[in-house]
Amino acid sequence: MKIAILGAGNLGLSIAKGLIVNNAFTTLYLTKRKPEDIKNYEKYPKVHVTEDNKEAVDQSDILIFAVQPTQLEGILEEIKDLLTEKHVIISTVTGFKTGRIESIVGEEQFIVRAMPNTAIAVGKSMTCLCSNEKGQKRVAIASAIFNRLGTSMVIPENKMQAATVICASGIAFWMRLIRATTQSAVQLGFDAKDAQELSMQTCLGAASLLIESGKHPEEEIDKVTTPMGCTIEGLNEMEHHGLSSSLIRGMQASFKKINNITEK
Ligand SMILES: NC(=O)C1=CN([C@@H]2O[C@H](COP(=O)(O)OP(=O)(O)OC[C@H]3O[C@@H](n4cnc5c(N)ncnc54)[C@H](OP(=O)(O)O)[C@@H]3O)[C@@H](O)[C@H]2O)C=CC1
Ligand SMILES: O=C(O)[C@@H]1CCC=N1
Repeated sequence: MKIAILGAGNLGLSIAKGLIVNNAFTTLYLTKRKPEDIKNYEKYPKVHVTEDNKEAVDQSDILIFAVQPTQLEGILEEIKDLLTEKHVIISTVTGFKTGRIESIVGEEQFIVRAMPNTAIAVGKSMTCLCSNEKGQKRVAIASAIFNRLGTSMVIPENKMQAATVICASGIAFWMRLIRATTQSAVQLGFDAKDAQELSMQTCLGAASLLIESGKHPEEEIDKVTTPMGCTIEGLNEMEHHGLSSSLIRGMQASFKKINNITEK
């Protein structure tokens, strides 16, 4: 696959790292207005770094746009005359609907929206995908790319805002939980490095257990909570202080915010 990432910033470079580690391309173009920032990526075979978006589009089939929302319209205007039947547009841009992209490049283009998270850099992104009508014929290509970089799910476009909160912002929510449990482990006597290792691996184990068993979290919690034991003591104390409620309310606040800052 000939892939271009237009806007190689935080997310774009995370995607690039995932593609490079997986050797998942024939050629990979990375663009930004200040390409000198990322010239070191040219050490990888078949990776080209440039500020020339048109060259990247001309030389590629899959075009992944990872610029800021305010920058997408300009870059689409810049390259739209170069688009042909070979191109698939994949936009990671938050809140920018396929209809709005169509209004710039035309509804005959294959357009997919992808909402990955930064774990894409290590091949563990939960990525939600949706497409315009024409793009339904190419969404399998997008799934194939993002499945090599984690797991993907095709969803209706009207759920993309919710998916952004759950998965893209969600990485930050989980990081904060890891940090909090690490702080607690330090208080319980571990040095910071060991404390983080204990916290991260326990978090990974919990998710892996559910993924592999297909069980509900409460079923696994039941196995850990010895009657009158320390686990239920701690869990109930956390709930008295609003653990579940706090997470649910936080995600609702994020959802409200995303709907205020972007179109629905
Ligand atoms: N960060 C995240 O976890 C997630 C982000 N998103 C979405 O992905 C998009 C990118 O986010 P993020 O990576 O954090 O943003 P960044 O600001 O880090 O990256 C955007 C990049 O685009 C480049 N750029 C801007 N204009 C152009 C242009 N005309 N031509 C080429 N490159 C250009 C900028 O570099 P330069 O200034 O050098 O041009 C910059 O490196 C956003 O729309 C965001 O909503 C989606 C999911 C998760
Ligand atoms: O925080 C934000 O608004 C963006 C959307 C998802 C990740 N970052």
